[in-house]
Amino acid sequence: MQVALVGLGVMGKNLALNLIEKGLTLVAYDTNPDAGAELISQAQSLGIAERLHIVSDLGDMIKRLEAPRSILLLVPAGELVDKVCSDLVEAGVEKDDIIVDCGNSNYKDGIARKLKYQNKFEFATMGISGGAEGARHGPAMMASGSEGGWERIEPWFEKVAASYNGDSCFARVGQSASGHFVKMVHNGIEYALMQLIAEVYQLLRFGTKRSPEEVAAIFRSWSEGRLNSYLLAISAHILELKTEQDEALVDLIDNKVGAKGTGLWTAQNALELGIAVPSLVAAVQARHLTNTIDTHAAKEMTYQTKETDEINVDLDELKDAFYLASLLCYRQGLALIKGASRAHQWKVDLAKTLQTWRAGCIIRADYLDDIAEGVEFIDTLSNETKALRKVAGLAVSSGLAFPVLSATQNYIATLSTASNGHLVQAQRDYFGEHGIKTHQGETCHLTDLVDIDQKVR
Ligand SMILES: NC(=O)C1=CN([C@@H]2O[C@H](COP(=O)(O)OP(=O)(O)OC[C@H]3O[C@@H](n4cnc5c(N)ncnc54)[C@H](OP(=O)(O)O)[C@@H]3O)[C@@H](O)[C@H]2O)C=CC1
Ligand SMILES: O=C(CO)[C@H](O)[C@H](O)COP(=O)(O)O
Repeated sequence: MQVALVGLGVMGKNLALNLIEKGLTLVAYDTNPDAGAELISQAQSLGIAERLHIVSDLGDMIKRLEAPRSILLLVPAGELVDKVCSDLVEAGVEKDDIIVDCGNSNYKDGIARKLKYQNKFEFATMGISGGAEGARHGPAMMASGSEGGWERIEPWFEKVAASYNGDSCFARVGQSASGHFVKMVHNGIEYALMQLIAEVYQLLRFGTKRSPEEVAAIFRSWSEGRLNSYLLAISAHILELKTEQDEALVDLIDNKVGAKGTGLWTAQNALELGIAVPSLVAAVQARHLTNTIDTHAAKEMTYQTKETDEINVDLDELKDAFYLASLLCYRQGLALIKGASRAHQWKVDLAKTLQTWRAGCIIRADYLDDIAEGVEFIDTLSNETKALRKVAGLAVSSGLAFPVLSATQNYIATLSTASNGHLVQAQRDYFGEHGIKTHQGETCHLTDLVDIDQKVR
């Protein structure tokens, strides 16, 4: 089986080696000739170069491939994807060929491109996660899109993807561009988990005055139990790293955090769909807050540094709180996927989605089985629920910032304790006559229920 790959950067070159190793013949192209030369030399040192053909233009790529062709794109998301698609059309791509956009593209672009290219070739979408290591040895692959072309390449991707207990972490999760939506939400969860781990580190380091090494040891011990996850493991490793001068590596790194957009899109889509994902939104804004100094509103957003208080935290309670908060970040993401799937009629399969996250991806974690158990399982976690309340309260009392931890406690509390929505309903009707709904389901106005002599002016 032959496939072609356009874009040999961090993801492309590693996926290329993975594809060839699994037995595919690869025709690869990058605008940068050095990228092709580097790939050839890596393939040679692995003894697999006979199945790799680097081409210097897309016309040559098309000629080398037997029709119907399968072409993967791993170029930066945005206009470049359209540029490569148009170049491929010019180079001779045909109607039965499939082009799979494997980058972190916006799913809305994917939907538009499916329409735009429908008479030229099959446009399909697939989100890939796992960074360089995942691409090289087995990523998570969240695919979607057209039926015809996929049938040719699907059996190969099942081998190329990571596997968990013998099951592949490749899946066509749903229709249209839902693979990119699922990958986007994967990244939204990724942002929240990264920030949550950073907050637990913050609490231990600055709230309880532990060294980065001591925090790493706590993370390592947690990783030996049900909390084992890729992001916790890399965080422990990062916190252990020291310079030649015996300084913690993290102390050399600036606090401003960048982002490429998938977290922001997750938040935007959740707000547009009316699906609450406060932990995911808080993580995006936590990154924004690290960059306030570079914003136009910098002066209005810059305050003097304040002292914070030392706190005593029970490590078992912190562990339980962190476990529950992590589960809730995934549950929010899954609720968003489910809501979007219903709104767009994508028929996204949540079980398949979770299967793609079992291994290879950045948010893989041993507790995915617990997440799959759903809200009913979370409701049984009474010790963890108490621990999350207590730890969130303690954390806030230190004076330090815990946006995701607090948002997550507020999320579960909002959904599982007495609501205050009745007063907000009343306020809306009081000033704007927007109507209220009573416990009996009746829609009316405040004045239908009580006499109001004179309203506040
Ligand atoms: N890095 C990661 O961990 C992950 C990235 N992704 C997504 O995968 C995609 C690729 O990411 P990544 O590999 O990191 O990006 P890189 O920037 O490392 O690689 C992109 C490659 O595409 C090449 N390129 C640019 N324009 C063209 C063109 N017109 N034709 C052919 N090749 C071109 C670039 O060449 P040049 O350098 O000369 O511009 C570069 O080699 C992105 O959408 C990204 O968001 C998804 C999951 C994880
Ligand atoms: O998709 C990824 C991992 O799953 C990429 O690493 C992505 O770039 C991470 O997002 P950001 O750059 O916004 O932090």
